[in-house]
Amino acid sequence: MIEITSMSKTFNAGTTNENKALDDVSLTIRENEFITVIGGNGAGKSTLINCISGMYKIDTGTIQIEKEDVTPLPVHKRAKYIGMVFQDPLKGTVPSMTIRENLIIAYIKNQFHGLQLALNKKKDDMFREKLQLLGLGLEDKLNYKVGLLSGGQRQALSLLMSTIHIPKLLLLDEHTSALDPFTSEKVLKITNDIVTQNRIPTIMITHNMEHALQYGNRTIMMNRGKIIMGISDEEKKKTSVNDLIQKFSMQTEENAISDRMVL
Ligand SMILES: Nc1ncnc2c1ncn2[C@@H]1O[C@H](COP(=O)(O)OP(=O)(O)OP(=O)(O)O)[C@@H](O)[C@H]1O
Repeated sequence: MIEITSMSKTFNAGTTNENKALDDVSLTIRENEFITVIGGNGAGKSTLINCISGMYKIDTGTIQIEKEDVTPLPVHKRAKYIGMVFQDPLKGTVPSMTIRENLIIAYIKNQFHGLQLALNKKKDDMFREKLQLLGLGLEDKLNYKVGLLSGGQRQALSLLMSTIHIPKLLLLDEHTSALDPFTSEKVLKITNDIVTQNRIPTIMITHNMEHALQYGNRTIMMNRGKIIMGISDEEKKKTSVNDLIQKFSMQTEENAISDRMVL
């Protein structure tokens, strides 16, 4: 279980550009929970996952992963527990290296035995087996330079690399938004298979309301650095995209009214 308690993050504190991007956010992610996150531009979605991953240092609050307080750990130490796939297909892989070399880097991450030990036939078989599950024909291309792959293939590979050792938490920041609709669907389906088969607690940010409802077993909505609404698995099944847009408009309007009252 992952427990986030009262997490806040302000950018440019004490300056005229001060911006409270996360405002006292608490969130529990249970084993097997796949949470989709929606919200308008600047709502704080990426800041939420960047704070969880350790990319941004938080001002207040705690992050516990299976009862271990990881709040003081820097990003590279948290990487032992957390897998992450970014929006940009160029970010998660090394283009000048082959698929095999990229997978080896992911495989030896946080492990003491080095490259030598990782380079053997058994590993190749394991890599091929995992690549085959993606259904993209990459299992025959271990020697291909990753820079030659399409955006969708690279995102699928990033996903595989992030989950080659099952992480305690997987963070997906709009990881299909740079892909064409067909490829995006394909990568989402692969994501769903990997996440559900391995029961990986997951947070996925998306701007696509249909995907937010279709995937995962809980949806949360963010606005102005706060989680303003949660939709359970049961509710998701009964909610349409139009319902979701309506709920979002109502909630953001309520927030705007209460902000005006405070002012
Ligand atoms: N590194 C940063 N430095 C300063 N301000 C930042 C930084 N990162 C984010 N912000 C600000 O924090 C707020 C929340 O940004 P964030 O990227 O988390 O929103 P988001 O919900 O992911 O938006 P989008 O859907 O547009 O990606 C925004 O006002 C943004 O300008």
